[in-house]
Amino acid sequence: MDEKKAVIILFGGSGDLAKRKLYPALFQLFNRGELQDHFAVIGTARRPWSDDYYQEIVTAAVTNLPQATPKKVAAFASHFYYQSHDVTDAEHYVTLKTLAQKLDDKYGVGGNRLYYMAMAPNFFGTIASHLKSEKLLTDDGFNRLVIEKPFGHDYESAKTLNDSISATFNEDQIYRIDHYLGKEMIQALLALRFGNQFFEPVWSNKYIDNIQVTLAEVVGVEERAGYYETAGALRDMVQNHIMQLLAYLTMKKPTAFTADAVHAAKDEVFNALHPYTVAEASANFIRAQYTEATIDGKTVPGYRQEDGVAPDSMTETFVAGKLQLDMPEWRGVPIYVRTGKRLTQKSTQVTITFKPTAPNIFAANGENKPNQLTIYVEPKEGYSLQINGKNMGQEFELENETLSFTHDDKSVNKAPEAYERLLLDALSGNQTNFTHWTELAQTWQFVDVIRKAWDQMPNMPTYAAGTMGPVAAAALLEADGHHWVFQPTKIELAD
Ligand SMILES: NC(=O)C1=CN([C@@H]2O[C@H](COP(=O)(O)OP(=O)(O)OC[C@H]3O[C@@H](n4cnc5c(N)ncnc54)[C@H](OP(=O)(O)O)[C@@H]3O)[C@@H](O)[C@H]2O)C=CC1
Ligand SMILES: O=C1O[C@H](COP(=O)(O)O)[C@@H](O)[C@H](O)[C@H]1O
Repeated sequence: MDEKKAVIILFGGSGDLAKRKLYPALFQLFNRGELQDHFAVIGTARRPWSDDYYQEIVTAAVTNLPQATPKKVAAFASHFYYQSHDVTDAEHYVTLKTLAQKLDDKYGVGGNRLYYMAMAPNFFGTIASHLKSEKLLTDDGFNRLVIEKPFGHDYESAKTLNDSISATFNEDQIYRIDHYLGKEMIQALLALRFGNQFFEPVWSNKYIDNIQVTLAEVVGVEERAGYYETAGALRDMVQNHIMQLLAYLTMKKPTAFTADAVHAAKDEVFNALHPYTVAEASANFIRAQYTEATIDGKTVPGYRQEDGVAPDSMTETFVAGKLQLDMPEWRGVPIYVRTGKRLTQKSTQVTITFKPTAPNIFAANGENKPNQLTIYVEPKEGYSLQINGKNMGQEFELENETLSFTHDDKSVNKAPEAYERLLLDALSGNQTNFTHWTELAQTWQFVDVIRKAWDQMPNMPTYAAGTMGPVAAAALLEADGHHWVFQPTKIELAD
């Protein structure tokens, strides 16, 4: 295995994302030998930490991982250095540049730099411009920028941000994170769709009746009200994760399994997103906010009662909507999506409902149900396919049967976590699982119209915590003669 060589400069080294996701992901890469001797991480933030203290923070973040022996953790943590740094202060970049060069020499990384922006997005542009003005980019080796979400707040702000980072980095140096693209079962969609003779030919409006995507969460806003109040479910989950999932579900087979070809196939989908007028957006997208509920004797606060949330907040915690694609292959197939916090169960899943076989001469007795393929992304990871079989017995009666496959816990635990996969991709120069500007431009423009429609509505509909959203979410499908296939009843409680 070729070990990856780089000085990784992490802006936001003391932050929540770094501790919960990035240090564990880097440790797994170290454990797998993807990172060995030729790497160093410079964590930056304003607080005045020492290297020793920073290494303690990193150690604490990885020490409970299954493969973490004290020896391995100590070897890993020894590659971490801390630089107190205010991203708005140009002089601090001079110190940072000197440290990066020193570590480059010490670890022999050949000029490779990975700049990871794990900070509030309002700083992304400032950091990129200082990296240029203070000449941190190296002449030898690669210079790659990994940028966290949210990428903008709407199309205009996303464009401004993109213009500012593009003044320093070319598109082929920019790695915009959408962690859903790093998930195993999202990757598996490509294998399923394009690796099976019996799915590829039926994957269009000729055979598919409707598509449903659910990204349901049990947790509430947690400690992120400051961010969430400015975002809401539409910007937090639909513009990015749901749109990326939609592209993988509907894009044509890429001409090759390369970043360029996959992005071209995705672009075609986003270009075909049927644009809504404001009035159409109000009819096709609904929002709501969770209210207090008592579940198993435990009272769950409503969104407006959460810490950091305005008592009259108009931020939606639930979205359901219908999308359509203006592509010959998908015309007439509604794509229903929904996502929300404090729903009944944590589950990310997709159901493809096929058109029923008609007429079915064998269905005189029993119901001729449509075939349904469900892809379970999380927490269960697998597939199920509903088929019509024959009931056992003398009579000829149709029976709905399920073919199913679930990855076992051992395989799931062994698989790389999303950030682990994406960090390795960025270190390897593989942009396939990152988003391109063109995709973001299209998806923001689509979402902005929905936002505009909602901003004109004075009322915020509600749903009780622990349910699957407001009645209007069901009504959206009922109007088309459909219903949500995934209707969990057993309520999970967040910790
Ligand atoms: N946390 C999560 O689960 C997720 C986060 N993200 C994204 O990741 C990014 C980071 O989020 P998160 O880790 O939660 O944020 P935090 O608020 O936990 O961390 C922010 C970091 O920025 C540093 N910082 C703030 N101001 C400055 C400054 N002027 N100069 C230098 N450093 C500064 C802080 O340290 P100090 O105060 O010492 O300067 C801290 O290290 C955001 O874009 C977020 O949207 C995305 C998905 C999930
Ligand atoms: O990006 C985000 O995703 C998480 C949900 O991610 P998952 O991997 O747990 O499905 C969501 O909680 C968060 O609000 C959002 O910013």
